[in-house]
Amino acid sequence: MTVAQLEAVSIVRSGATLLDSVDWTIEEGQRWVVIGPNGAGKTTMLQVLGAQSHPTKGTARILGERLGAVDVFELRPRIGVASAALADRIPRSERVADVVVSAAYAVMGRWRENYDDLDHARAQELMQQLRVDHLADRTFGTLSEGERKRVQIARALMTDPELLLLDEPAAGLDLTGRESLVATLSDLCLDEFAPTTVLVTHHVEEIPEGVSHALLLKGGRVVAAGPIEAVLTADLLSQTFELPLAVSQQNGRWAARVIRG
Ligand SMILES: Nc1ncnc2c1ncn2[C@@H]1O[C@H](COP(=O)(O)OP(=O)(O)OP(=O)(O)O)[C@@H](O)[C@H]1O
Repeated sequence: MTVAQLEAVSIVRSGATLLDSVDWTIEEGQRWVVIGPNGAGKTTMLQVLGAQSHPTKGTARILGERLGAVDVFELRPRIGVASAALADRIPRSERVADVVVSAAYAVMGRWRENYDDLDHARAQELMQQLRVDHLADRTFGTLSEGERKRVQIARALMTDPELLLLDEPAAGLDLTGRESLVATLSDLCLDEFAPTTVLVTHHVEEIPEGVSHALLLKGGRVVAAGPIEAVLTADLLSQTFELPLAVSQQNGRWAARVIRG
């Protein structure tokens, strides 16, 4: 099944072209990373995939539905999103277990809602998978940045989404936090039952093992898209970041450094 298909998608805001004629097909089970410098349009791209933004031009089909012709309020619950913008909306006083379970009803804050045992069991399972079950009774505001990222991902998975979108999951983490989160994301990417995933990052070092495909974005345009080995080449990455880069891969992890002439 095709999970997302973008055809000649452009997004224009206040006269600025944020995405410029983007073609992209995401098939079920694929794990994509979107890489590009600041301002390349990565977050804008995730907003299209998350049915939060409509193309100004072109067509976007997400989970079989064409944006502009579908009720986005029915489509959005089928998509799990973890991003800094969403994290900002989580009340700091909310219990971690409630942050996760409340996603079952697509609400922020669990007041008014009744949750059944199945939801609580699912939330518990996800907190274990993301290794935050020991924090279940803490409030969100007391967590470290790395712990918050994990809780957000557990929350994003709570509705059993068909598509999981992660916007810079490792941003702001120290080396220990980054490596530990990347290891958890690797487990997720290598799990055949995990949803189709798209992860955005600036850094090739943050790509988890198990990511199968890459899309390079620069100035709103796709530089290259396809199987990761074919796309994360020194030549294409250098073009994307406008730097002479050397790229290496070891044990499923990637690294890039500038070549000094
Ligand atoms: N409403 C808007 N009007 C005009 N320009 C905008 C608007 N929203 C975003 N932009 C610009 O569009 C470009 C793409 O933004 P976007 O946030 O998608 O990039 P990004 O690749 O996610 O960047 P970063 O890595 O810095 O988060 C940026 O140059 C941004 O300033």
